[in-house]
Amino acid sequence: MFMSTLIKICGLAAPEAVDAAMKAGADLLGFVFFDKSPRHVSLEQAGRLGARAGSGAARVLLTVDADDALLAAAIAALDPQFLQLHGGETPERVAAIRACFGVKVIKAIGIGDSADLAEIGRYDDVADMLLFDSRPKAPTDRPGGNGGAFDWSLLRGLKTKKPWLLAGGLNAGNVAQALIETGAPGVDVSSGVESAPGVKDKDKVADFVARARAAEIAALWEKRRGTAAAR
Ligand SMILES: O=C(O)c1ccccc1NCC(=O)[C@H](O)[C@H](O)COP(=O)(O)O
Repeated sequence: MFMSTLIKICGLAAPEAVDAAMKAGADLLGFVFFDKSPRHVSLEQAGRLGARAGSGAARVLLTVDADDALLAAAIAALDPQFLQLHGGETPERVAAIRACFGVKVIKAIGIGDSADLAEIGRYDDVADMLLFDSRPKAPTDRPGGNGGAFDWSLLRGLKTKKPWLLAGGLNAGNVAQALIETGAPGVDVSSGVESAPGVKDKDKVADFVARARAAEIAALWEKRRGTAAAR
């Protein structure tokens, strides 16, 4: 069966950005609730932007090691379909958040080298979806949205129980290759569709989604060829 690639545009912080992502046909809209990010939205903004998105795409609330009070306030403001946990949340914390708030969880896992792949097994049973992002090379107070890619070949042959999104340094110029190389079920982008940190560019958003959609067929074809060659 042909499954369409999930496309998430993250870090939407203005009405025009939401409109651009919706118009382009994104499946998931990411709103960052983390005050060290240039894409941070206030509770009030989150409510307004979420309402603007309507029901055509799923709202994703991104937080980093947020406590329950912060999560409760942000969930009440945005009413998200997914929570994206982008910090050092343990598998136990992920399970507790899921149970407490009744919202599906996407757990971000930083990938820098093959040792990081061990993290995947720790979260595969407790999260609803996984997201593989570049692990920052040096300590930073911003664990994502940094615009750098990791070595996609690390994901070759990856088997997970849950769907996953490829993130980190994607843009319209490399998303097709990324999909073909990794066979990712979905992609996530932020910096690569911006004109400045936190400012989405509607043409880049449209181009990214169009190229990702066009690559779906090519990725499917590559997969079929690989399967046929292995027979
Ligand atoms: O976007 C941020 O500023 C951010 C801050 C803290 C944690 C995560 C953050 N973004 C995470 C995302 O979902 C990004 O889309 C993902 O990391 C890819 O980002 P990019 O490499 O800029 O496309």
